[in-house]
Amino acid sequence: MFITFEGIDGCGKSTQARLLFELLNKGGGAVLTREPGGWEGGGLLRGMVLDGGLRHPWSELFLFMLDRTEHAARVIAPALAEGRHVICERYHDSTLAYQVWGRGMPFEPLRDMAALAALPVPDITLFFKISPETALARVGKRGKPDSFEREGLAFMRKIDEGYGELAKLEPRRWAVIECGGKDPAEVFELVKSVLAERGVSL
Ligand SMILES: Nc1ncnc2c1ncn2[C@@H]1O[C@H](COP(=O)(O)OP(=O)(O)OP(=O)(O)O)[C@@H](O)[C@H]1O
Ligand SMILES: Cc1cn([C@H]2C[C@H](O)[C@@H](COP(=O)(O)O)O2)c(=O)[nH]c1=O
Repeated sequence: MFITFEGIDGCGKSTQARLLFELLNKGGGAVLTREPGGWEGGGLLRGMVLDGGLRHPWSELFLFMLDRTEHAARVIAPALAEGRHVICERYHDSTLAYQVWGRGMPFEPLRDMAALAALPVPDITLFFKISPETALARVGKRGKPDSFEREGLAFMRKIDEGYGELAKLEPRRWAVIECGGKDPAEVFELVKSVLAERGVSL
């Protein structure tokens, strides 16, 4: 299964992805990866985009698409071909939430890029929903914020709205995980319940 984890900065995706990986990787049956940067050479792209050095929204988009096509070719597709689960923190839906709702770029062309590039399609997308206020408070407790985290609350509210709309467009693929007021273990119980309902043997 190709399972993607989505949500605003600080929603808890990485925490949950690590828990699921530990559960599914018995016998090496899973791969844990992320975007941007989840492939050899991807670290350079990650640094470029998160340092805030790009000046044009299309530059940012092309960088994320370059990262994704290489990540898909080198990591995602081979793992799926071997019959392994792929757990991926952020994927094409992050481009739609952040570059469309966040940056105001056009939805249809950016949506269609995934099919044009013949990117693997996720089987399940988990949206970790939490208030932007709570998420940014968590981000604030960590180190230096990246260029997106520095955009602030109004930007994150737009991203959150975008995820909500994306989830409505494809309810069979998406599952909204309500994280408010729950500790990581409680959120993970929701994750396991959703995956079991969708036929993932845990
Ligand atoms: N359910 C939770 N309750 C309270 N704190 C949490 C919870 N889940 C994660 N955290 C904490 O919130 C912070 C962000 O968590 P995490 O890195 O998993 O989020 P993320 O969505 O991957 O963030 P980013 O997109 O910025 O990488 C971390 O300090 C983590 O320990
Ligand atoms: C894949 C992808 C990511 N982004 C943004 C979203 C986040 O703010 C950063 C990645 O940071 P994280 O700590 O790894 O979550 O990049 C984006 O704008 N578009 C994308 O396609």
